[in-house]
Amino acid sequence: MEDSFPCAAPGCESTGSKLCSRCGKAAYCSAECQRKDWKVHKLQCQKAETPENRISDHLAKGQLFSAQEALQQLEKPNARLAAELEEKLKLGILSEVIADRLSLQPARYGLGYVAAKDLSAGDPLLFDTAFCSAPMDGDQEFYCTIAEKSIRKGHADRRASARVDAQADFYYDSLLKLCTKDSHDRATLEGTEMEADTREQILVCSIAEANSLYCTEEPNFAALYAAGARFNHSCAPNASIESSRSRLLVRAATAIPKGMEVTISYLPPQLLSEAVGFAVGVVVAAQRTHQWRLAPDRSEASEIRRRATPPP
Ligand SMILES: C[S@@+](CC[C@H](N)C(=O)[O-])C[C@H]1O[C@@H](n2cnc3c(N)ncnc32)[C@H](O)[C@@H]1O
Repeated sequence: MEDSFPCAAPGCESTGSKLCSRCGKAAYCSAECQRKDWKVHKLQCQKAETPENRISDHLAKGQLFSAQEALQQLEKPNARLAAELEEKLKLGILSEVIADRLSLQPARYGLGYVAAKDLSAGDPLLFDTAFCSAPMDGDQEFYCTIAEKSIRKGHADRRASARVDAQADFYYDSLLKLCTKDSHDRATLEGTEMEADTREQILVCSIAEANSLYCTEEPNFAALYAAGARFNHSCAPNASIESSRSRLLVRAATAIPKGMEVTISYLPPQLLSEAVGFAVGVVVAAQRTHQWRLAPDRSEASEIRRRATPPP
C-alpha cells in the first residue's frame, strides 16, 4: 500500500501499513494502535462487500451451507474461514433453511415443512448438523444410544464460549420439543410422578426413536437432527436426503409449488424399492431389519401387521 496513509489511531504519527480487514479503509501502524482505535472506528466501520466478508456473515449467522458454497467459489482458498466452518460443523448445533425456501407449519401429521416459494428439482432446502448419532448394530438400540449421548451433550457446559453454549441450549430445547413416538403420550409422561432425570431419559429416548434419520452416506448409522426431524414421511417423497453422522442436506427431488408440503422418505431407498405393494412390503422389510418402523395410523398398522404375519 501507499506510504502516504497516516496511522488512524489518534495521536500516532507513524505510517499506517495495515488496513482494517473488515472495511479495508482505516490504516494502522500496528495491531496495538488498531485495538486502541476500535471503540471509535467501529462506529463507522462498514463491512466491505467482499466474498470473504459474506462468508464471515454466513458463519456468524450459522448459515453453514451458504458459507460452504461460498468458500468453494473463492478464487483463492481461505484456510482461516475453512477452519472456522469446520469448527462450527463439529459442534452439531446449527441448521439453515436455505434461501428461505421452507416454512414450518401445521401439516397433515403434526408440524411439517411447506415450500415457501416455487421450488425446482435439485434446489437445496435445508442443511442441518447432527446433534448425536449412533450405529444401528450396537449393543443396544440405536435410539437409546442417541438419547444417552443427547442428554450428556444437552447438559454439558464445556463449550468454547457463552454464545456457543446458548446456541447448544437452544438446539437441545428444540430437540425436547420434537414429537414422541406415536404410542408414547407426552402429557401422561409429563403428568406422572417420577424423578426429573428419569422423565428426561424416557422423553429423549422416545424422541430419538421417533425422529432419528438413517444416514445415506454411512448406511450403518442413524442420527438425530433437530431441524431435519420436522419433515414428514411419504412413500412418494418430493425431496431427497443426503445424510451422514454429522450432516444432513435435503434437496427438492421434483418441482414443488409454493404452499405444498415437502416430504422425505424415512426409509432407505433400497427398502422402498424392495417393498412389494406399499405398506405391507415396507413394514415387513422394516420389521425384518429391526431398523425402521413407519408410523401409519394405529388401526392401519395393526391391519398391516395382521396381513403381514404368516399363519402358524
Ligand atoms: C420425524 S417426525 C415428523 C415431524 C412431526 N410431524 C412433527 O410434528 O414434529 C415423525 C412423526 O410424524 C408423524 N408422521 C410423519 N409422517 C407420517 C406419515 N406419512 N404417516 C403418519 N404419520 C406421519 C408420525 O407421528 C411420526 O412419528
